[in-house]
Amino acid sequence: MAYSDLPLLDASLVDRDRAAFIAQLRTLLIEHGFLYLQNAPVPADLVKNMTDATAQFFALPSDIKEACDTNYTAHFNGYVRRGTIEKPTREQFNYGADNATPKEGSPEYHKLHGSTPWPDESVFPGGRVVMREYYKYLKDLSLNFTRYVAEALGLGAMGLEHLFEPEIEDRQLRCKLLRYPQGPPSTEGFYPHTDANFLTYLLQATPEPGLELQMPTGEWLPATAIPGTYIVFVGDVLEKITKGVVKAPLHRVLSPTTGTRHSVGFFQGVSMDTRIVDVKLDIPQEIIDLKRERQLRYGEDTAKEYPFVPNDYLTTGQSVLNMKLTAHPLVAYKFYPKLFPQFYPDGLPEKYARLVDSGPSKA
Ligand SMILES: O=C(O)CCC(=O)C(=O)O
Ligand SMILES: [Fe+2]
Repeated sequence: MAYSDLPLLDASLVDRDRAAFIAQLRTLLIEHGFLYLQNAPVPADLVKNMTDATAQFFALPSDIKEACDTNYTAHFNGYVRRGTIEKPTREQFNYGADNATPKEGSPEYHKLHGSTPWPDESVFPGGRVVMREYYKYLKDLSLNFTRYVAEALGLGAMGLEHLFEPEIEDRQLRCKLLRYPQGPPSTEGFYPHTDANFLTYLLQATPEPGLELQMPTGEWLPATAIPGTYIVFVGDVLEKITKGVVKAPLHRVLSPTTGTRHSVGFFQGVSMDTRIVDVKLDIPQEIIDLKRERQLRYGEDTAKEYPFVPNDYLTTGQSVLNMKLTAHPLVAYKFYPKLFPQFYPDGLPEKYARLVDSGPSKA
């Protein structure tokens, strides 16, 4: 894809010509399922500070990062070392809303909404403040963008609001800092996948290449880091509830062959209590027709019906928790004892057993 063909959307157009902005968004979502968002209302100096804070976090000594290990809390926030989840080479740090507390007496999966083990201010001065500020701006961006997407789908600006927690502080929003170290050519930094959530807003914080998207032809094309932009990805949930009007693009990350690559993902999910089978959207026929035009143009299967699969009958909270428990045996063992035997009928895998008593145990 040449630079001139990039699916680029100018966020500032919405204030000048909302109809034109929505029309462009509709085309990009339906045609590509991703876009580069330019001029998003996030201050440039905040993005710079966030980029610096990301590098500073990963440069902390291992023992400090490991004190924030995701295995020490029930909420899947915190530090994830290299090679722990399905062997990607990347390191990560995940954080969610401040003061997130699971509701009393609610289903186990509500524990997904909980606190973050932050590095202490004395070792990471100012870092947390910057990361919180970035979260606040991305949260607002995601709230507005959801309304634009609803309009682009012909549902009216508020046409998707019922999918989300009514209280903004309860929404399923996660920020993920990522570090991909240098590797030999073709080293997989993160395997090919579609994002499982609703929408993702990705900041490529360093110029090092690595992110690639699969085109309808099957070809992998690099998604160059363009300063001042976010890549917005449609996720599986949005694809499913629109029955393929918009599609979640397959993407992967190759490790850089020189330098280190940093990125910051902001992941927006629907309410933990939403079930895909219950979502009914009244997308106008003229928009469904655009899907058919795309399918014909790209040789997609026009008969694809999106039948419900077993996960679609679960709440999204339950299906996210199932995925996380599979990836994090120690967290399952320590914090989800009722669910643990279901996932690990033979007990805790040996390599985790010796870690059971390590680290602070703050639930
Ligand atoms: O780091 C990137 O550029 C992409 C990361 C990604 O696709 C993901 O974490 O889902
Ligand atoms: Fe992704």
